[in-house]
Amino acid sequence: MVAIEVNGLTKDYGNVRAIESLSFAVEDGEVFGFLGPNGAGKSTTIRTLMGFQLPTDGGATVLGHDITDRSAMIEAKRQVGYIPAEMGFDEGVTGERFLRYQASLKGDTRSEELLELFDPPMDREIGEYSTGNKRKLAVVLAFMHDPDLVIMDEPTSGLDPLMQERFYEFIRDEQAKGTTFFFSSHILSEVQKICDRVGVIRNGHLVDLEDVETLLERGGKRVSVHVAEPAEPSAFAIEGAHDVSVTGDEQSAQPTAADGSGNTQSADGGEDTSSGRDGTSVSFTYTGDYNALLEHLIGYDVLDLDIEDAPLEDVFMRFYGEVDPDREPSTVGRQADV
Ligand SMILES: Nc1ncnc2c1ncn2[C@@H]1O[C@H](COP(=O)(O)OP(=O)(O)OP(=O)(O)O)[C@@H](O)[C@H]1O
Repeated sequence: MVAIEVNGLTKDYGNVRAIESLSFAVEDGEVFGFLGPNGAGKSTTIRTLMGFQLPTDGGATVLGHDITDRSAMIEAKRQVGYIPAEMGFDEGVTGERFLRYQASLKGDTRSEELLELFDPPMDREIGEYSTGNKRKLAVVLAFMHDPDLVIMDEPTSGLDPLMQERFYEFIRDEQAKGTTFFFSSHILSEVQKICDRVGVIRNGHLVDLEDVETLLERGGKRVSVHVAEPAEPSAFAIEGAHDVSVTGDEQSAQPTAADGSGNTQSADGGEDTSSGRDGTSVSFTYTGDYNALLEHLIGYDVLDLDIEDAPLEDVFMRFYGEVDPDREPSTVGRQADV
């Protein structure tokens, strides 16, 4: 079954088109990250999906309920948890009182367990809460009725790193029990950690939609190599190498072997290759053929070599950083071989 189905969803604010012709589906049981820079249209999409505002064109269903149908959405929300970007609490009441009020509206089957895990200061007035504590309370409120689907708008903003990790772990546990997640973020590391699939939105258009693993595979490897010889970036302009950068003493041609053997460093990848010794450090992102890379390196006296997955940040910047904002999303999707 499909948890969320979005069909040509478009929303204008006056003459500002915030989102245009969005179409995608969130499958039952998956964690779907909705990624994009500031102003891309993430919150607009989420608010429209929650039924807080009507679409200008197109439509969507949430757990099979039409988002433009008020009574259907009231029904849907019994099974939906929601964490908004801006937490509009009644600041004059205590967390405890607010939670009881929410419980009377939508039920409460697990707040005790959630309070133990996230621990917002329930006996204090919400007006005195820090941003992080408001976020913790919002998490408790979103999950207290044990929803099937949780929609979240940048849920970890304001949480400290420890609490963020706890939240990620909690999401993984909830997913294992069958809960579906749709959430917006511009924190790529969190998307990498917890999402099965991502949709990327730019200037109101969906520019990519795929699983995180594929995105990372397409991103290639980050290669850092320290060679004894001087080298210019052009020497590493091989097919599949991107963003080549070179640092170090480009005049030096000799390795600094203590025993004169030339074998000063093992190629274990554990050393800092960027400075403080002779030779040249070259780093680049590589999406080409591995054999071609190894053949190229044979031409050098390699002192150190480190190859790891390119972080999602690099992938994101390389695939989307240079995209023309006015370009049609479908064109970008084809180019990216989706
Ligand atoms: N209530 C509104 N009235 C007019 N324009 C709006 C309104 N809400 C959003 N916009 C505009 O719609 C576009 C999309 O905004 P939206 O808040 O959906 O982006 P976002 O991706 O959530 O951004 P952020 O990451 O900064 O929260 C922006 O150009 C924004 O200025």
